[in-house]
Amino acid sequence: MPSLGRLHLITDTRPGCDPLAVVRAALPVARAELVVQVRVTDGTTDRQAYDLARRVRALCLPYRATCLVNDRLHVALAVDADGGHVGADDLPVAAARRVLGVDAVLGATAREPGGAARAVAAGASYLGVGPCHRTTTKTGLPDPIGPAGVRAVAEAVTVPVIAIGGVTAATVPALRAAGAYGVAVVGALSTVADPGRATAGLIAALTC
Ligand SMILES: Cc1ncc(COP(=O)(O)OP(=O)(O)O)c(N)n1
Ligand SMILES: Cc1nc(C(=O)O)sc1CCOP(=O)(O)O
Ligand SMILES: [Mg+2]
Repeated sequence: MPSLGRLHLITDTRPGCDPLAVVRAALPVARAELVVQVRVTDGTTDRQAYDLARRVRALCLPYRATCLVNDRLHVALAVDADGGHVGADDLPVAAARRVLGVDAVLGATAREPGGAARAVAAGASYLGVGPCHRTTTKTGLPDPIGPAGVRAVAEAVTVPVIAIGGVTAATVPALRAAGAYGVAVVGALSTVADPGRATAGLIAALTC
C-alpha cells in the first residue's frame, strides 16, 4: 500500500469550478504529499465521473501522488486508482474492502470513536474525521466536532486520521496537535485565486 499523503484535495465539481485546474496547480507543490480524492456531485453520470477520474489519475502518476475515488468504487477500479473513500450512505467498509482488494487505500468517514474503531476493524486504512469546523461546501452535516472531537477519534485508532470540514491553513496546527495525520479540503483550494500558493500554505502548516 502506498504511504498516505497528508494533504487531501477533494475535487469540487459544482458549476463554475475547474477541478482539473486546481489539481494541476496543487500537484507540483505538494507532489507525493497530495492525495486527490475524485468526488462528483450526485447528478454526475458514471461516464463523466470516469472521465474526470481517468484524467486525475494520469496527472497524479508522475508525482507519485495518490488518487482516490469517492463513493463510486467501480470507477476507482476502472481507472486503476489507488483506492476509494466511503461513508454512511455508501458500501459498508468491509464490502468496500472486498471490492477494492487488500492492497488498496480505503478511507472511511468516522465522527466518533466507536464508529472509528468499527471502520478500522472492517478494513479502513485511514479515517476522514469531521466536520471539524463549519463548512459551506456540504449540507446536512452534524455540528462541528472541533479539535477535541478529532482527538477523541485519534486516541481510539492507530490508522491515519484525516481532519475534514472547514479546514484552512490557520486551523491546521490545532488539528495536528489533536492527533490528525493530515487534512482534507475542498474550499481552501477550489475557491481561492491562487491554488498553488494555497497548497504551499497548507503543506507548510502540515509539515512544520
Ligand atoms: C477524507 C474524507 N472524509 C470524509 C468524507 C465524507 O465522505 P461521506 O461521508 O461518504 O460523504 P460524501 O463525501 O460522499 O458526500 C470524504 N469524502 N473524505
Ligand atoms: C465532503 C465533506 N465531508 C465532510 C464530512 O464531515 O463528512 S465535510 C466535507 C466538505 C469539506 O469541504 P470544505 O473543505 O470546503 O469545508
Ligand atoms: Mg460518500
